[in-house]
Amino acid sequence: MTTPAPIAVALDAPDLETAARWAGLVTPHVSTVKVGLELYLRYGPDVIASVRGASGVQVFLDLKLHDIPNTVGAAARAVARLKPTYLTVHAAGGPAMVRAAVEASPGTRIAAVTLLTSLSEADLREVGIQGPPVDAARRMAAVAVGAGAQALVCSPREVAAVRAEVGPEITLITPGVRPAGAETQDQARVATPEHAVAQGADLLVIGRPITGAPDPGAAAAAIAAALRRVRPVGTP
Ligand SMILES: O=c1ccn([C@@H]2O[C@H](COP(=O)(O)O)[C@@H](O)[C@H]2O)c(=O)[nH]1
Repeated sequence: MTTPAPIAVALDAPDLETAARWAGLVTPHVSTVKVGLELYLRYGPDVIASVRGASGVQVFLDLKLHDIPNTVGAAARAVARLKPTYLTVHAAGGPAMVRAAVEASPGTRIAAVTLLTSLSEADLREVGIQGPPVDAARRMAAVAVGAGAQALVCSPREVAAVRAEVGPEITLITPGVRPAGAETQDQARVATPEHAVAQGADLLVIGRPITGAPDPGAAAAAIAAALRRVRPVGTP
């Protein structure tokens, strides 16, 4: 039995049965499953127990909270009883908002999303974020960590720079991961799983390349094996 790989499989499924089936297939190979807006808004808190099952897999609740501090703090308190390992907020909500989430979630690591991986440099310019995405990602990271965030979500292309900004104690989580040759779909700032780990990512979020495969369990196992070749289990 090998140690589960540092992968959070995004269970972006249209129904609970599919999500629970995917979770069952991938949990022998990965450390974490991720519940996002699609499942949570359709099924509510019960979805967490359904995907957690009896396996003890970590659950990452990706709600990307973004509102005034009072509202985000209350929302974070409302889901604290579900005991997710991670809960996401948008760093762009500012330091008081991130701090409100942290203070409301003693048993959960607040992960601040720096810049969505679906945004290209041109998209970012259009919404007023000038310059290379890595500069904005570093700024967002510094603000969120200064406000108490224990984890950050960033592109694998920016993970080394974000690490240099925030140091070794912060968990860096990278969506926008695509095996070599896979379609990027709606992701823009992407890299391979091997690149993400080599650049210092602690946890890779991977959805469709696994859940869209004919055998999600085998797809997860193959990516996990590729990661072990880059960073054998137990190495820092
Ligand atoms: O910047 C971000 C933040 C979160 N996500 C989420 O990760 C998964 C990625 O799924 P794929 O199928 O591997 O594209 C998805 O649930 C997003 O909501 C992100 O992609 N980028």
